[in-house]
Amino acid sequence: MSSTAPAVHAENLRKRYGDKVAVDDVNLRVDTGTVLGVLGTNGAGKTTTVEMIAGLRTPDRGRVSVLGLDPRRDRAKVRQVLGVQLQQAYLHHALTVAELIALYRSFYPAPRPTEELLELVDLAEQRGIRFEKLSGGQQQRLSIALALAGRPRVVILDELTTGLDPRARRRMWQAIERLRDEDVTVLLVSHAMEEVERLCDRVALIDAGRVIALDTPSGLISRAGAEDLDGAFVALTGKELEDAE
Ligand SMILES: Nc1ncnc2c1ncn2[C@@H]1O[C@H](COP(=O)(O)OP(=O)(O)OP(=O)(O)O)[C@@H](O)[C@H]1O
Repeated sequence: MSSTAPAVHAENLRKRYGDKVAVDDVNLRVDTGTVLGVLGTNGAGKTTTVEMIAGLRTPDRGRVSVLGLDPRRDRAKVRQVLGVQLQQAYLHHALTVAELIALYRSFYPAPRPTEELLELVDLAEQRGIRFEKLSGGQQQRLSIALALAGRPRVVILDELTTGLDPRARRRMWQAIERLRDEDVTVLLVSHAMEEVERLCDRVALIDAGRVIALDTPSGLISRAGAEDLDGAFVALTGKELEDAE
């Protein structure tokens, strides 16, 4: 891969569920080390898009490359460089936090140390607790730790902080800032404007299955003639983000 190749490249992605076109010709180019926010109302096609990028869903049309690899054809290689935290985690409910972390670490040649993972998501005190006994927020934080276990170069996080309390949310933001310092490329699906404005270098606005704008947060704000990202979102999509939640 040349140094100018994007970390993630999605070209002309399309996905239909029955009659419903969920993703309609999405193009995304994400450079290495970029934290990209993927913003859109409920049902805009964000999850379907990132699932196709992760190789978890087959596009009807189009191509995806992650660090020059095809997520479906080169599945084993992509697993070594891509970390994915999706909205629903399917984890072994009877295993403890420490056991799940040990399991995930065993998949990788040079995993992040257990203590670092526990500290990153503030779960050190819960290490002996079974997954099924964790609160929803703790389960979510664990799924983020597991996504980071293999020191991925590209990370996909879908609804990173939805449902987390303010302390846990700040903790997750610090974790993302740390990934950025390590030059990790992050795709962050979010509804939280404050989060996107604070963390993201660039933002893809997705509406009705299409990328309608891709720019820096300040670029979007000035393009829309708005005062903040919230205002830019409304001006560019004609929709209120809160309306959809
Ligand atoms: N498995 C599925 N079968 C049928 N329709 C689906 C399926 N998954 C998603 N859809 C539909 O496709 C569209 C896009 O869904 P998607 O989950 O990608 O949107 P989203 O932007 O991630 O929404 P949210 O913010 O609610 O997570 C929606 O209209 C949704 O109802």
